[in-house]
Order: sequence, then C-alpha cells, then structure tokens
Amino acid sequence: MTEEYTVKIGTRRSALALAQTDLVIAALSKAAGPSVKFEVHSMATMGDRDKTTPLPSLGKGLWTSELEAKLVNKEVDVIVHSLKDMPTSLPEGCVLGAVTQREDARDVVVFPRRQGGEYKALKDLPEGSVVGTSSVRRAAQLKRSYKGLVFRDVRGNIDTRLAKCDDENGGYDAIILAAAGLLRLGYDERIGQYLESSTEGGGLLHAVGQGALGLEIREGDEKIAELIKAAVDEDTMMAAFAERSVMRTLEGGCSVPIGVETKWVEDEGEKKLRLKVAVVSLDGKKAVDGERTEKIANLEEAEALGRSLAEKLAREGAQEILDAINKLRESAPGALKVSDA
Ligand SMILES: NCc1[nH]cc(CCC(=O)O)c1CC(=O)O
Repeated sequence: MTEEYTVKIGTRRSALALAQTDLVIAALSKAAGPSVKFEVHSMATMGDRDKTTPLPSLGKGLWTSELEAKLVNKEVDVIVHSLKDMPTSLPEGCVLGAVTQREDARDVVVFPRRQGGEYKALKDLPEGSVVGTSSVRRAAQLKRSYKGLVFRDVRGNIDTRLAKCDDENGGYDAIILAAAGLLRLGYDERIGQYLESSTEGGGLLHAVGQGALGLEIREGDEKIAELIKAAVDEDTMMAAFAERSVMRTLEGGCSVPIGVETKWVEDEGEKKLRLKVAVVSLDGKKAVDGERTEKIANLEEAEALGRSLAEKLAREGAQEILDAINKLRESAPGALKVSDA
C-alpha cells in the first residue's frame, strides 16, 4: 500500500503564477500517482502589492521572501517560482531543488491593438515612440540600439500591462514582456516581435532564468526532493545554473542590466552549452559583452562556466558599470529607474 500524503505548494497569486503552479502539479501528479495530493497556497507578495514604486527600488526578494518564510516554517513544502524572480542567493535552509523545462526564454515586443498591425518590429517605430518596460535590463540594452526611442515604466501583472499598452490614453507605442508569460496565459497572438541576440536592428539578451520555473524546497527534505525530480529538465537546469552563476559572480540582483542567452549547440561534433552575457550601463552608452561555448556535464561545470565568463567581463569593465549602478542605488534609490519620460 503506497503511503498517501499531501504536498502544500506555495505560489504568488497572479494568473501567471497560478498557471505555472498548475503546470508543475500536472507534471508531479503524473509521476507520483494518486497517492500524492496537492494543496495550492497562494499569496500576494510585496512586488504584487506595491504597484507604483519602480522595481529597482524594491530590492531583492520582492517576489519571493514572504513565500520563503512560509517554506521555512513548514506552512508550505515547495514554492513554484518564475526562476528569473529568484535571487541567486537563497535564505538559510532553502534550496533550489528543481528547474523545469524552459518555455521560450526570449523577450518580445507587444504592440497596441489600435495599431492594427502597422508595426512589425521596434526598428519600425517612429522617433520619439514610447516603449514600456519596468526592467532596467530591457531598457538599458534597447537604449543601446534604439537611441530614438523613449522608455517608460509599466508596472502590474501581464493583463494589467496589456491593458495599459492598449489604452489609447496610456501613452505607450509598445511594451516589452517575456514570451513565456504570454504563451503560458494563451496570449500568443499578442506577440509582435521576438527579441534575441541576433535580432536585426538590435536585440535583447534575456533575464537570468527567464522562461524556466524554479522549485524551492527545504534543505534536507529528502521526500520532497525525490518527488520534484519528476519536474526537472536537465538541460534547462544546467543552463539556468550557468546563468545564475553569472549573476551571483557579478553580485547582481533582479534589477541590474545583466542579460544572458544560453543555447545547447553542436560544436566540433559534441553537444555544448553556448553562454552569452551582456552588462550595459543604465543609459545604454557603455556595455561589456562576452561569449563562451563549453561541454557541460553537470551543475558544477555549468556554474564554473558562468563564473569564469563573469570574472572575465568584470575585468573588462562590467564591474565598473555595476559598481556605478550600486552606488546610485545606495545614494539615490529613486534615480535607479527606467523612465526617460
Ligand atoms: N516578475 C515579472 C515576471 N516574472 C516572470 C515573468 C515571465 C515568465 C518567465 O520568465 O518565466 C514575468 C513577466 C515578464 O517578465 O514579462
């Protein structure tokens, strides 16, 4: 007789977070069978409640800390996070136990419905067009390539941001979102342009962990660690560990202009991980880029790849860029924002 037990899953309360939690429960249920039941415990986190402060001023853990408190006091057994919202250092006693198969990791451009398909790419937008994003990573990289565009904060969950984009009085000519969030909510048709390193006219390197889900558990909780193995995608987990190692080495947080792009490629007859990194100043005027492709067999090698490339970029000027941002964050927190307008 298989032991019956219930697993309490912690999650944010947004439509995207709940959709992502359903995906994880479906995967775990399929592997564990009917003896394991799942209870969803959702909550609004600081990042959900504070819809006005520019994200960079809210600091790390805005999407995760309150959920982690519930994990530590055993109110929940697993937290389902968007991996990109997880700081690279976790609270004592918490571990990243699994990374799921990645949805499309790219950023995308969403154009207002009122434009009727007039524009197909950022490069088509007229001088002075206003692009909405709350991400300094997105704004810094795009300022580098699109000097005629104006960038402005756009806060809220995905439905709220789409509504602001479509509002003819909202003042946005486009907004930037993650493909993964739109695809998981069935908004595929809102994707106007995919942005990646090779995009004509200027692209974007995505956020560390973007498109993947991270399952956070208590250290030493062997039963849950075993259960969540069913949700693990090895290739995504190694890529994500390399990306998170870049962020940890550069001591970045959720709101720093560090972009990454990982791809598993065939190189000299072997499967290798190609890692690209870009660190860009807030105004887009200074940038350090790097790329490395290596054969990776485990999480330790993945972390070593991220660390070595990050150390190289730090020496080549990335540390100065990030030090200037951290100095600004400490001296004038409100100045660390996206908006030109
Ligand atoms: N806090 C924002 C956030 N966190 C995760 C996603 C998208 C889903 C993902 O990247 O896995 C988003 C929305 C966005 O960036 O457009």
